[in-house]
Amino acid sequence: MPHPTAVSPEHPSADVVCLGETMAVLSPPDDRPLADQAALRLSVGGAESNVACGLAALGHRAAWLSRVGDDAFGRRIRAELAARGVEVGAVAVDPTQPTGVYFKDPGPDATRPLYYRSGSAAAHMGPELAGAPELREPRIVHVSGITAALSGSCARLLEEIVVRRTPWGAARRRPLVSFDVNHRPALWNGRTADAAAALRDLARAADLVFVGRDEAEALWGTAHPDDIASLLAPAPLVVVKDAEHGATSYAAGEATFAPAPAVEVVEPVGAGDAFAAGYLSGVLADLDEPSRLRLGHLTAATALRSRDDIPDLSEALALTRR
Ligand SMILES: Nc1ncnc2c1ncn2[C@@H]1O[C@H](COP(=O)(O)OP(=O)(O)OP(=O)(O)O)[C@@H](O)[C@H]1O
Ligand SMILES: O=C(O)C(=O)C[C@H](O)[C@H](O)CO
Repeated sequence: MPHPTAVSPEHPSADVVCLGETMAVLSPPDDRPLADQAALRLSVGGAESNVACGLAALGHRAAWLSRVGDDAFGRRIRAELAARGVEVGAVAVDPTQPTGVYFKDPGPDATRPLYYRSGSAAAHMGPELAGAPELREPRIVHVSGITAALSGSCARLLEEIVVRRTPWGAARRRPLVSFDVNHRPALWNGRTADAAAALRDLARAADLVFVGRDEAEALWGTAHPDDIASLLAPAPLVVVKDAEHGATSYAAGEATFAPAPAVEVVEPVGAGDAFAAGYLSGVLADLDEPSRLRLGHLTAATALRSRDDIPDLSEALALTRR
């Protein structure tokens, strides 16, 4: 498999800008329920910055655009993402609102996070952020449906970027806008019909959509990958992920399927983000569809074997260099 693109020194901007909320994550060190734990591990997680970390680990210039509180969690998040090679210089520090936090609870609820993020610094992002100079030049801007659920102002920000494309005005060179549906029911407070409409409209307006077959079924009652791709037209590139079965991409009317490798899953959180990082790395390197999907599966497998939302992708990187 060819190597990913190298950093281009003459290009002042990151290859990819990922925009969204990142939280402090408190997780039990073993499989016992949260209620039985005496001590928790502190780490960092946010769907879009997980993607940025994956891309940085794969050798790309990735920047994260967001807002954190002026608190210990905000400092930890910026320091950790920077240590992972992500550019964090444009992240705003809000002196009045806290950084969001979430807890993991092992067992049947492992994929249902306990969020403490309502009114967070990131939830106060708004449409004015669409004017950030960092958004103008990258090759890819990556966002997700999580932001649509954080607040009205965050929903308007997504609309400026994905639907109106405000950051680029009449500029000829526009980045590819990548949108991961990332339906998080806990953030929509039972408003599934609102989530279905909002996430469908954003996906239709994006250049590249990542969606899980399970979330498409929950949102739109559509389970077959072909039907999901049709529902999201005119989005020109749609990737439908189907967990252990594989993933199908739809580009210019052509479907490409790549089976997922067998993996012993330790924890599924972050697999979709790692998949997106692998696939986007393939886009930056101009790989063909089967190779993009294979790279996505490889990076997702690394995330599935890790308890952290941000996996160490050095193993996946070593495999691509063979
Ligand atoms: N059991 C599994 N075995 C092998 N690979 C898997 C498994 N589950 C997930 N994957 C990998 O992770 C990718 C993403 O998984 P999934 O289809 O669950 O997407 P998702 O629901 O959007 O993810 P997320 O919940 O992280 O947002 C898959 O395309 C595949 O590469
Ligand atoms: O759930 C969220 O909003 C997060 O961003 C936390 C996790 O890192 C993310 O869901 C993983 O995809």
